[in-house]
Amino acid sequence: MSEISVLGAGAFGTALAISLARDGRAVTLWARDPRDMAEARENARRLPGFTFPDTLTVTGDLEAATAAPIVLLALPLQQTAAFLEEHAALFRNQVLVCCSKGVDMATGRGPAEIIRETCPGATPAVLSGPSFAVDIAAGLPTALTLAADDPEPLQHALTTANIRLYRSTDLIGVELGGALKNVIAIACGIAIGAGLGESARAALMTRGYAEMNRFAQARGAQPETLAGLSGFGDLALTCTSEKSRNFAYGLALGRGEPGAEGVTIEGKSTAKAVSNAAKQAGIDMPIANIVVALVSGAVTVPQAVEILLSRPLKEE
Ligand SMILES: NC(=O)C1=CN([C@@H]2O[C@H](COP(=O)(O)OP(=O)(O)OC[C@H]3O[C@@H](n4cnc5c(N)ncnc54)[C@H](O)[C@@H]3O)[C@@H](O)[C@H]2O)C=CC1
Ligand SMILES: O=C(CO)COP(=O)(O)O
Repeated sequence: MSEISVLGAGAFGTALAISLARDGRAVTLWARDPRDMAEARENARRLPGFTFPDTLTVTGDLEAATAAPIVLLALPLQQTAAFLEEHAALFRNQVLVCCSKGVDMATGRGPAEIIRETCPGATPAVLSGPSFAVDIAAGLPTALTLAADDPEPLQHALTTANIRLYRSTDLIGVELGGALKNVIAIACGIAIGAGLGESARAALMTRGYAEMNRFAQARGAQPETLAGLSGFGDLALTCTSEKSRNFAYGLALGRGEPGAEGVTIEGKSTAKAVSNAAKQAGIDMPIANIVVALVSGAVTVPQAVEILLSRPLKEE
């Protein structure tokens, strides 16, 4: 039995499994259809070009994978609640580390609440911060935040040669930083794609950061957490790199092109979830609201600019 399993063999789950196994740990990577990966020792579909270390086992047997005491969840966030509900009997007492970034559109819940409600015997944890899957798989260095009620043992268990982990007990702050930055990254992509310029992007990042803080603090997050790797750190990465799928999607929208098909773009559903929740709670989220309107086609880019610039003038 592996000490660590990763559920979901997308780009990120595969990259984390590779990084953990490269250090010599026995790691199990669970996928719905593991056959090609097990034979090729590579995830040719989602993360081509990175050979699996010998200590990485690929399986389609969920019962065997969930026998590990530490289980990383790396499915798209919108699939996570249904997945845990369906297989709740298998999640009795493990530490469940959610590596997805988003807010559930149907219920407004983040990963920690989803885990607590669907798998009451399990211990929730959240891993988030600046980390493109290809960078992790290539062994390039980064630093991430790991949040749990008692994060220290887990911090040691999951630190790897190229992933330095900082610990936190602010689960809500860590998960919301990672979820909300995707919404701002879409807005920044649209601004660059539409030719609005780098000054507009910097303004969106800064006001977006203020908006992230307002929403997260209303849910009990600490402002220091938002200033850390999972908030500011990931915002900086995602809003400035075309490697980000959220940024690249915004870039296409801004250019008037369709976004890529079959790609996980968490910010689209998260924007809807947080925009709805913020309206109900009376929290001002102008950028999230405008991203929802732009994604649905309800407004054009020039209309969006007009709406944002004509808001009442206020203190910073
Ligand atoms: N790709 C990246 O660089 C990073 C991704 N993340 C986060 O990781 C999460 C997953 O993203 P990626 O791995 O990039 O996505 P991906 O699009 O590469 O892969 C998603 C995977 O989930 C699987 N999947 C979907 N629904 C499933 C279900 N019901 N049961 C089992 N498997 C299912 C798909 O078959 C696919 O293999 C997202 O929340 C993303 O924000 C976080 C940091 C970096
Ligand atoms: O979260 C990420 C980097 O930290 C990946 O961002 P994208 O999902 O936009 O590719």
